Amino acid sequence: MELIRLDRVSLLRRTQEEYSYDLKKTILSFLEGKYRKPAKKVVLDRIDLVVEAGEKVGIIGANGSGKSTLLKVICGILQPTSGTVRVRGQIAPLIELGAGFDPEMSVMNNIIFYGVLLGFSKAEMLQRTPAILEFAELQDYALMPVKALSSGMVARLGFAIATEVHPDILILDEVLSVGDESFKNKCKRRIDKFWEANATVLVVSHDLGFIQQSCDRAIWLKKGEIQFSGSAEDAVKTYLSSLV
Ligand SMILES: Nc1ncnc2c1ncn2[C@@H]1O[C@H](COP(=O)(O)OP(=O)(O)OP(=O)(O)O)[C@@H](O)[C@H]1O
Repeated sequence: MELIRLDRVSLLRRTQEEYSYDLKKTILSFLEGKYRKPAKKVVLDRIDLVVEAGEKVGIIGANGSGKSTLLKVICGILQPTSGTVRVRGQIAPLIELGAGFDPEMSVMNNIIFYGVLLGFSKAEMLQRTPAILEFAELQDYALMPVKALSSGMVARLGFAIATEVHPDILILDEVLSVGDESFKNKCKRRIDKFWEANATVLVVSHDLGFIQQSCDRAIWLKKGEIQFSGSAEDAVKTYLSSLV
């Protein structure tokens, strides 16, 4: 069964020129008849991708090639400029862990709120809260506001929620770098369980050995374009041979 389908997805983003927008200069250039609209950068370029249930798909490529952006488009965090994205099932993004938390709200309320955003009921989230707090090792912080947690603790909480709710699709963006050594090992064991449980996983990683060992197939992104799509082994080989 097809869970994810992207048809000719492109995404343009703002450039440095646009970020350094200056009202005075813009008005002057208008008056002088020299105004031109700042160029946009193509971050994703006509991406076609289909992911079937149970597949583990790796995404590899150089820094800035569009890997995280592609995951964000699939999760609905970013809207494509053109093309269509279709996703079937509950999706748990492990991207920018904890970015959606409300810092003023308690840890417990954030767990419920985040779960509801992922599509679970409040009652279900209340039932899962103790296990989430336990995995994140934050039982003593349940009633504290999220702003009182360290950034590592926030990331642990994000990881614990997204993996405790057993999503249909798990999206991983270099998450194994979360927290301290002992927590990293715990995350790794939990991620292994998703592999054993036949979940659908999309993973971005610079760890090519991990991609080769753990994924059924992989895509190599270069400047926002799919340069190669095929077995994880071939993708890694082709990518590496382009670097020499
Ligand atoms: N908020 C933003 N505004 C404008 N451009 C952005 C923004 N976020 C990312 N970009 C640009 O989009 C491009 C792709 O970035 P992305 O984070 O998807 O790359 P990546 O392949 O995940 O890189 P890395 O391996 O370094 O994590 C880069 O050129 C980056 O500068």
